[in-house]
Amino acid sequence: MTNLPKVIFVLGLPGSGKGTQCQKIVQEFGCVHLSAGELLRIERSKPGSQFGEMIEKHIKEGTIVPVEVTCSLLEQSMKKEMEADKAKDTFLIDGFPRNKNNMDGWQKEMSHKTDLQFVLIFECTEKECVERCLSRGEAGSGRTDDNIESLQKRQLIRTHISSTEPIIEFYEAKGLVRKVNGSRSPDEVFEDVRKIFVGLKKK
Ligand SMILES: Nc1ncnc2c1ncn2[C@@H]1O[C@H](COP(=O)(O)OP(=O)(O)OP(=O)(O)O)[C@@H](O)[C@H]1O
Ligand SMILES: Nc1ccn([C@H]2C[C@H](O)[C@@H](COP(=O)(O)O)O2)c(=O)n1
Ligand SMILES: [Mg+2]
Repeated sequence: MTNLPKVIFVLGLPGSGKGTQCQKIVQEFGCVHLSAGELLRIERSKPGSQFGEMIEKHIKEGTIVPVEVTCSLLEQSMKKEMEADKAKDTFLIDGFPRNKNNMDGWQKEMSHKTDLQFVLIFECTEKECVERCLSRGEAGSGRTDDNIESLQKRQLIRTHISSTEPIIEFYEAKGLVRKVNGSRSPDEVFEDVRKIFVGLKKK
């Protein structure tokens, strides 16, 4: 039994449905959803942020922001949520860790302050993910990376695979990976997600 906040990392290609499924998990299981990308977009838009320009550059070029910034945004958000409501002790950390720098930074700063439950991975074909990101852009997401130029120019998908795959292997060796087929309707995907969360036992 530990009183440390519980953490679930949520990974998958851009457009694989991480945000969509996290919303459903929040509704049914009351976890807190923290998207690393969303926190970075918010920080980028803050007037006078010392990191705004650097974050924008990384988002535009499809590279990953140094972990010190992302990890600190995640920790601040977790603290804020727990201060507002002590019952909020389970965090879905979406889009993190994305590379070795993310993982090493988390291990150093946060692993002893949190209790990692498992790593949830949405598997979806590259073609489907690209189509979904494009549709999301057409539907008015406002994201500067939801267009074919960004997806192709930045080789977003390929970069993602090469940098995240070793992270997945690391957690797989620890028996912490839970993979879900994300190439179905959101409700069908959630049927499988639900089974994993129902099995989330208190330690
Ligand atoms: N199972 C699904 N079937 C069809 N469309 C989906 C499904 N899940 C999500 N979508 C749609 O695909 C788009 C991308 O989904 P979402 O934002 O959840 O992905 P994501 O993994 O969070 O992407 P990113 O990493 O870019 O933030 C959204 O427009 C969403 O409505
Ligand atoms: N761990 C992370 C997560 C995200 N980013 C940056 C770079 C991504 O292209 C962008 C959007 O992320 P998404 O919302 O698609 O998960 O945010 C990062 O640098 N580090
Ligand atoms: Mg998302």
